[in-house]
Amino acid sequence: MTATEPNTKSPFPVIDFDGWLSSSSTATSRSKCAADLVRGCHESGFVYIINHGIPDNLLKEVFELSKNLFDLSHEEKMLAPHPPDPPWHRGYSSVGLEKVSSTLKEYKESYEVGSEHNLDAPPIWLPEAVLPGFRTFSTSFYWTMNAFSQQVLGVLAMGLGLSQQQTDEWKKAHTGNNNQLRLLHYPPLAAWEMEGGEMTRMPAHTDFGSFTLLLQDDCGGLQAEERASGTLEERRLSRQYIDVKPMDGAIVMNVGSLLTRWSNEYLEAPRHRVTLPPLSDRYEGEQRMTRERYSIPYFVSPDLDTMVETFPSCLEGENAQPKFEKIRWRDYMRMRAQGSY
Ligand SMILES: O=C(O)CCC(=O)C(=O)O
Ligand SMILES: [Fe+2]
Repeated sequence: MTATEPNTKSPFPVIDFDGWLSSSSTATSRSKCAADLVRGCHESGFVYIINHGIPDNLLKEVFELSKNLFDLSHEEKMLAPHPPDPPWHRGYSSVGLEKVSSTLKEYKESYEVGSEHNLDAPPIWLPEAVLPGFRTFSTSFYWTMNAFSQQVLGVLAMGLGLSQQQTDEWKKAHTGNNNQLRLLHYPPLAAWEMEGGEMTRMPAHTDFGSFTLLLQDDCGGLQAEERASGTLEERRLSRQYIDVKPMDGAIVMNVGSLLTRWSNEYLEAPRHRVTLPPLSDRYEGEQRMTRERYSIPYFVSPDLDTMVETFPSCLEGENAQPKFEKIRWRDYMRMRAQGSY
């Protein structure tokens, strides 16, 4: 990633994974990393992870690949079309196909990659000659991100007080076969179209898996809802969004709805959206065309038949009663996915 935006102070915590991953890590540095991550996710819903061990050149390469993909003609991209039925997301969705909100038009295109071992939803590939190397590289990157997400699960498990056995089971349920690598491209758009309120890059939503790891370029525009106290209704009325600014080399992580259930709401899935880039130099000409934006979310979730039930270690004090019923992830996902397409 070549983020050049000045990295002014961020309201979102920066979690240093060196204390967990480095060969000189100790029990103390690991438990500090775990406590930092869980506190950060609790307080903000979004965090930046640094020293994650994924080489910069690999991150740069995946953005280049994404650009090459979206530079193809519409006809070429449509050789791997997204299937019409929810809830599976695979292959190419052209601008306007996915509808997170029923009222806002979404100006983005995406390509979803899944695991080749997921027989419920096998990947959909372009013919090799259309973009040579795409399949091999994106598959390998998918598994690199999965290996990192296993580390994140280990850190979260420690921070949430899971026993070794619970940790092992939790990590095992996340085989990686149900993750989703999403290449996203937001083409240039006249600022007035978004300011008018009918068009957006991505409307406000929560992610519904375990958690999301996000790579973003230096354009900006991602915003997360500010954490506030009060009832749901009070918070809805005072809803404020703050920029999740690009940070060079960092992976952005956000909590997904399953983690909310596992943690008995200690970790709340934050609402977030993608809107106009914040800096005035992002606009050009009379129409104030915004720069295009590329981002790459990696959605982590367990295998479909995993039963999701609050962790006993998260049932304490005034939260001693589980706030959610035990649910099969397959059923929950179907419920949440209805209406996106
Ligand atoms: O493009 C982004 O930065 C965020 C994308 C996102 O929130 C999503 O795909 O769920
Ligand atoms: Fe999202």
